Amino acid sequence: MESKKSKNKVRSKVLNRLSVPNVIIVGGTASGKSTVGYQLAKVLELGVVDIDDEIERVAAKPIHEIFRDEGEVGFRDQESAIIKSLTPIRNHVIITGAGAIERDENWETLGRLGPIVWLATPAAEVARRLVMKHDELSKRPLLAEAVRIEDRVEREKYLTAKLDEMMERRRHRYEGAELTLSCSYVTAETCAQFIKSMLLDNKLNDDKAR
Ligand SMILES: Nc1ncnc2c1ncn2[C@@H]1O[C@H](COP(=O)(O)OP(=O)(O)OP(=O)(O)O)[C@@H](O)[C@H]1O
Ligand SMILES: O=C(O)C1=C[C@@H](O)[C@@H](O)[C@H](O)C1
Ligand SMILES: [Mg+2]
Repeated sequence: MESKKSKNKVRSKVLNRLSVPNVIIVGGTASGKSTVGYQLAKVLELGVVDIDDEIERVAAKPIHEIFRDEGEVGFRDQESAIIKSLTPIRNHVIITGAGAIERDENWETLGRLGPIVWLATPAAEVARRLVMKHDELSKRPLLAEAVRIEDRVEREKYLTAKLDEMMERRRHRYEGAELTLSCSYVTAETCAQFIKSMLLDNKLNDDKAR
C-alpha cells in the first residue's frame, strides 16, 4: 500500500507538471466521467467538482426536472453559469456533463482550468452497462426514451445508436482534449490509475487546439 508521504510526492509530481493544477474530465453521456473522476481525485488527492451535481444543487432539483421545466436551453444556461463560476478553482478534478463542451465559452473556460481528459468509452460499452439500469436511464433526459423499449436487445441497440449519434455531434470537441483514453471492461479505479500514469508519463498532447 502506498504511504501518505509517497502519495503526496506523486501528487505534487503530477501537479508540478500541469500548468494549472486541475484535471478536467470530458466525454460522452454516461461514459463514466463521474465514477472515474471521483476515483481520480482520490488517487491524486484532489478535491472534486461535478458540474451536474452543482447544477442540481443550485437549482434545487434534479436534471430531468430542469429539462422538463426549463428545456435544454435553460439547463445549458445554468451549466454555463456554473462553469464560469469555476474560474478561480485550483487543485480539483472537474467533472463535466457530456454536453458541457458544446458552447465555445465553456470549452475555453475549461481549457484555462487545466488539462482536459477525454474518457472515450465506446457507445456499445456504455449501452451494455446501462441497458438494465432503469434509474440511470430515467435520470438522463437524453436517454430516458430507452426505458419504453421492453426488449433488452432492442433497447441496447437503441442506446448504442443514440449514444453514437450524440457523439458524432460532439466528437470534434472531445478530440481537442490533451489526453484521451478508452476504458472498456476495466474498473473505474483502474481507469483512474491509467489517467494518473498518463499524466505522470507526460502523455499530454500539447498540439491540441482549444
Ligand atoms: N468502469 C466502469 N465499469 C462499469 N460500470 C461503470 C464504469 N464506470 C461507470 N460505470 C457505470 O456507468 C454508469 C454511468 O456512470 P457515470 O454516472 O459515472 O457516467 P457520467 O459520464 O458521469 O454520466 P453523465 O454523462 O450523465 O454525467 C453508472 O451506472 C456507473 O456505475
Ligand atoms: O449528454 C448530455 O447532454 C447530458 C449529460 C449529462 O451529464 C447531463 O449534463 C445532462 O443529462 C445532459
Ligand atoms: Mg456525470
